[in-house]
Amino acid sequence: MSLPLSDPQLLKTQAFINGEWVDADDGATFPVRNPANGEVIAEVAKTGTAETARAIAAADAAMQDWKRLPAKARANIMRKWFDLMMAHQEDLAIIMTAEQGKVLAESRGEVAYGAAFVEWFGEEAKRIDGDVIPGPGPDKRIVCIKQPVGVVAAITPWNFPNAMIARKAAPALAAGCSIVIKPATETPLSAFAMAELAHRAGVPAGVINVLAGSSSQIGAEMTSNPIVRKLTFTGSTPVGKQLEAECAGTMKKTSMELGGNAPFIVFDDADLDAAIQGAMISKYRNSGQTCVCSNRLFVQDAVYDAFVEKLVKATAEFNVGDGMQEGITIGPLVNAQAVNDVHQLVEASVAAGAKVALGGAPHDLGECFYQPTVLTEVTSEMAVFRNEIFGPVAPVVRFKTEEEVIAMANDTEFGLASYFYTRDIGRVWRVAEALEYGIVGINEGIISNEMAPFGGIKESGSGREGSKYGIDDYVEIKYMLMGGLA
Ligand SMILES: NC(=O)c1ccc[n+]([C@@H]2O[C@H](COP(=O)([O-])OP(=O)(O)OC[C@H]3O[C@@H](n4cnc5c(N)ncnc54)[C@H](O)[C@@H]3O)[C@@H](O)[C@H]2O)c1
Ligand SMILES: O=C[C@H](O)CS(=O)(=O)O
Repeated sequence: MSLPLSDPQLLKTQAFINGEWVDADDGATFPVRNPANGEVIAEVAKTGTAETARAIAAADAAMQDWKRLPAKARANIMRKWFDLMMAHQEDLAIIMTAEQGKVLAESRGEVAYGAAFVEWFGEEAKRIDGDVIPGPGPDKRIVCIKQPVGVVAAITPWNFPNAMIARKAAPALAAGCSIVIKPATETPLSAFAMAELAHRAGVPAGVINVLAGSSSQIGAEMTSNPIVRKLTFTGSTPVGKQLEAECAGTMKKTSMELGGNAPFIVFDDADLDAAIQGAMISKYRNSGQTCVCSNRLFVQDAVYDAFVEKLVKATAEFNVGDGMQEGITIGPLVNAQAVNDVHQLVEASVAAGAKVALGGAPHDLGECFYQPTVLTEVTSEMAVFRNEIFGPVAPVVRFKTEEEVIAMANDTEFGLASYFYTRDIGRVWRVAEALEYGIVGINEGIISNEMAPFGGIKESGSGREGSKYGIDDYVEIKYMLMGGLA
């Protein structure tokens, strides 16, 4: 399958190690398929342990000069990378839609979102300051400095194949680190294209390395190799727990951006039309395959029927199809297994008493498509309440009081994103402070940007990506105490 790229050189299928595009040592490859039609887009180098070890060694060598570059020099190179990503936004978006399935407009948006982290952290590079602290005696002074943590390993998911990489590589490079990236097997092409543009921007060989293939082999080398000083992971909570445990062997610094189970609460004083607008974007973005998707919609009794009627009407307006085609407003899921997983949750919940107000079954467009679905009369024991759905399914739960809905919203092991709609300022503060989540959207369904500290609590992970706080995960603080100064 050929893609309509203005710059075909952006479609890379080999591993990027030490500034070179290379095949797997044994020549093995794996197919990357378009979820909209099952066509093979490319055969990609299937790398493993040995290639990963070489990439880590190259990153270690390259970091010695990269960290000594003045911050402004690193910032200038990162600015060029940002400029190239935006200049090639359309090609990067086409590659993303082809391998991941999201509609082209969303892919364009993700490229800009990812590039924004490169821009932001290129600027932050120049603001990694230290402290001078009064010494414990007249002849003593203390100075704190921040130094790059070391070689970074990054493992990223398929649902945001550009932005989840930029959200890690940007602060790493800004801090003076080098990085070895393993993108998801389903979506490696976006990562390779980003590496090509970084190379063109002047990022030195070995500073960024990207390889795909055997997740277990690559991951095991990343978590066990002592040269790697930090692992940053975005993906499911079960895999995050495994990687965290593996990193303990060499006490690596870790950042974990994991699963979610976001509540979306509509109080009876809310602007219902605004709440519907927020629900539609926070629920159905990327066909419901985001970690911050509304996973449980809680609606207060007095407005329940009106909200459900509006939600069903808006959901029925989706035009399901190949995200590359004009006019399509929701695409396929990433693969057939994802459709099966979603349908199992729906079937189990209906068997437990949930009502199908719309959809409720796989779509006849193909094995990767699922009907946009609204379930009502959902309760807290049901599968769609307890599990991250990761598909276009909106479970609606009825509630009576503020206390009741806060208890239900917090009744999960996850703590990433949450949302609520009200126009009562007292309730805004009470509910925002009571919700056990890292992120709270108030009268807003889109909460992610490069200026905010994105991250979760509980089993949604640790660390923050973006904002002035985002650099902290990529530096070590050292203090020097000088004596004999009297
Ligand atoms: N918190 C966030 O910012 C965020 C963002 C996106 C996705 N997610 C979460 O990610 C999940 C969906 O993405 P996914 O299906 O790609 O998750 P996943 O955990 O299955 O895979 C994520 C990455 O880990 C790799 N991987 C899997 N097993 C591995 C192993 N044993 N060793 C090394 N690497 C391994 C995969 O190849 C992929 O690159 C959802 O739970 C979603 O909530 C979280
Ligand atoms: O899927 C998780 C992403 O972090 C979602 S967002 O694009 O950052 O909101």
